Amino acid sequence: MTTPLLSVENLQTQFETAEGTVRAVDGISFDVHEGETVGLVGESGAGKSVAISSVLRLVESPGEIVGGEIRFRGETLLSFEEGPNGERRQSPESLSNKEFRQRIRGREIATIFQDPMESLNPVFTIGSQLQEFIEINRELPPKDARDVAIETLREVDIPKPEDRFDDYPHEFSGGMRQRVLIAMAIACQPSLILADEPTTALDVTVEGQILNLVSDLQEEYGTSFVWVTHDLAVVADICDRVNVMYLGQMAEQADVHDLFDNTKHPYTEALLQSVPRPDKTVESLTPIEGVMPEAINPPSGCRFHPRCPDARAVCREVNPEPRNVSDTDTRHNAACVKHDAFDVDYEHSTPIQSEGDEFGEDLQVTEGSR
Ligand SMILES: Nc1ncnc2c1ncn2[C@@H]1O[C@H](COP(=O)(O)OP(=O)(O)OP(=O)(O)O)[C@@H](O)[C@H]1O
Ligand code: NI
Repeated sequence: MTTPLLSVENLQTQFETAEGTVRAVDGISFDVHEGETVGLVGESGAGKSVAISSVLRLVESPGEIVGGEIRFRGETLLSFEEGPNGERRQSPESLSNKEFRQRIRGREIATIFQDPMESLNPVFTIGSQLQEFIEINRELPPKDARDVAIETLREVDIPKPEDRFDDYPHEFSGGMRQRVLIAMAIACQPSLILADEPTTALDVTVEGQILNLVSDLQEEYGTSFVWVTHDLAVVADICDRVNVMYLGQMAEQADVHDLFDNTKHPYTEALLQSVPRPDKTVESLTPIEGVMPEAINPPSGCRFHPRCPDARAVCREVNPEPRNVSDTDTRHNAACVKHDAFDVDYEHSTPIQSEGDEFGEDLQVTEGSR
């Protein structure tokens, strides 16, 4: 196996709030290989954006990365060690924020956010913003940066880029603005682009065009992507591999086909049942029962157990790490103790009623052992 382009191990990012500590990302691991598009999916609040911001070192106070390791092409970007008083602190191999900004962010690892109006400054023209970004990150003189900017706008299919160069963001449609952000992301020919729901706000047709554009660019440059979305149709369309997050942790990680056709985690199953698929009528869609609990006070054991149709007593006790549960050569990780890879005697554990069951909360505790 070749060294992954990006490797994230046991990443932990938390927010100290008045109500307590929010463990938004609570020990997730994932890899991205060269040329791959990796999906990061899960319901709102799962920790997808915090995970992306952590890799980019854009987590803002009161948020803080408190543990884990991030490597890029084998180089340690961030890791932790134990200090003299047993405290956890950043290890000396970690890149300083300054180095990270100068060498990695924008150049090697770029990003596309959901809302172009937040990423683009309304008082400057599209062209001047792109040009400035290129001047700074590629250290080009203004004239050359301008040429590259126009070329890049052409590459993301902005018609007549020389003419549109002097337009302001409000003169562009939502789809066009998103193309500008993509132009900014690819302007330094990064090897990895982290995209946080970049097409969610767009209508379906425009979204389709943007996804096609991204596939074309990927073919041309071999860029790797991490694509954050809660839309499984988009995942099916563009991802090679998928990571499913639930309440700050990884539930399932698999090749896109295995994830859809050989689902191993009840949460993923529930996600798949709750979205329209061509082979299902709308009537047969089942929403996921229960609300996602707060990251501030997650359920004991497996975090999904209160909503899980397969939950048994043991699921209240054990919070499983994802393990390989594949029946083929291809790795397929699931964090669910119903699989044999977990030796916790799930078989003999008493089923518990999930919130979604017919009689709801009244009958929730049905353990036979009492
Ligand atoms: N600045 C903050 N202060 C406190 N908690 C935060 C902060 N930012 C995020 N969180 C919490 O971290 C958790 C993960 O949030 P995150 O935005 O990563 O979710 P997400 O999976 O990206 O959801 P969405 O699909 O809605 O974008 C949530 O519980 C959220 O409330
Ligand atoms: Ni998000």
